Amino acid sequence: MSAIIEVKSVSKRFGGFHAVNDCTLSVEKGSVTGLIGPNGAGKSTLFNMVAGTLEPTSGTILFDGEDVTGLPSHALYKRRLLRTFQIAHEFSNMTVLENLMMVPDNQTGEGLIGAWFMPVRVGREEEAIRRKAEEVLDFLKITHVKTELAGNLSGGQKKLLELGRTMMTDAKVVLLDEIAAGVNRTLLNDLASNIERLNRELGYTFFVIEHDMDLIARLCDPVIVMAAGSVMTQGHIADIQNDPRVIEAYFGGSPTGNATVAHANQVEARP
Ligand SMILES: Nc1ncnc2c1ncn2[C@@H]1O[C@H](COP(=O)(O)OP(=O)(O)OP(=O)(O)O)[C@@H](O)[C@H]1O
Repeated sequence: MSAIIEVKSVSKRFGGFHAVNDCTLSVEKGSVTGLIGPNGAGKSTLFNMVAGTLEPTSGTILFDGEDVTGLPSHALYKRRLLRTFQIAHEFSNMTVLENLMMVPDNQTGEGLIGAWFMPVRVGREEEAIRRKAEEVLDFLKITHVKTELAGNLSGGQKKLLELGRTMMTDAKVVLLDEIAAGVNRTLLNDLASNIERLNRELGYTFFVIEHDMDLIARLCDPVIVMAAGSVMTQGHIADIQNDPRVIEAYFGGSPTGNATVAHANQVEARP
C-alpha cells in the first residue's frame, strides 16, 4: 500500500495555543484508518486542515502525492477528497433520489444555454445520472426510501444518504466525522456494513474520527491516537486499547487496574 494522505509536521496555532503541534501521519490507500484521542486532542482541527476548511500555520499536506496544503474544500472535492457526516447536508424538500441526482457537477442541463440548445445531450446525461443514483440506492439497500422526502428520513438514514452522495462523485477518500452520533444500533450496523463494502468492493479509502470504540474496532486498522495536538502512537486497536500511554492520555494520568480505552467510550460519549 502507498500513502494517499500525508500530513507532514503540520501545526495549527490559535493565538498562542497549539491545537495541533508538529503532527506527522499518513493514511494508506485502501485503508480504513481511525483517528482517536481524548477531548481536545486536536483531531477535528487536524481533520479540518486535511479537508481544506482550516489552513495550517505550518507544515505540508499531500493528497495522492500532490501538495494540497491550504487548498479549500471545493478544490479537494474536485480531486475527490470528501468529508462527510458531521453536518447533514441533505435538501429536505427533495426526494432521496433527487438529492443523489443533485450531486454530480458540470451537468450540461444546469446552464440555461445547455438546457435550451442541447436537450438531447441533457436528457442523456440526466438518464445516466438517474441510473447511477439508482445503483447507489441499490448498493446501500435503501431503494425503498427513493421517493421519500429527505427531510423525513431518520438520523441514520440521512447518514446513509450522505454516504450515497459521496458515491455519486466516485470519491477516492472519504473523511468520516462521528458516524455513530445520533444513530440507532441497527442503522449504525447498516452504515458500518456499507463502509466495509465500499472499502472492500470499490476500493474507497476512509479516514475516520469516532468516539465509539466498538465501531473503531470493527472498521479501522490502523488506529492513530492523538493527544495534546500530536500523534502519540498508532497500530492495531487491540494493541492501542492496552497501551498504558493511551490509557493515561484518556484517564488523565490515573489509570485504574482494569481501565481500557474501551471504557473511555463511556467517558467520551456525547449526547
Ligand atoms: N477556532 C478555535 N479557536 C481557539 N481554540 C480552538 C479552536 N478550535 C479548536 N480549538 C482548541 O484546540 C484544541 C483541540 O480542539 P479539537 O476540536 O481539534 O479537539 P478534538 O480532539 O477534536 O476534541 P473533541 O474530541 O472534543 O472534538 C482544543 O483545546 C480546542 O479548544
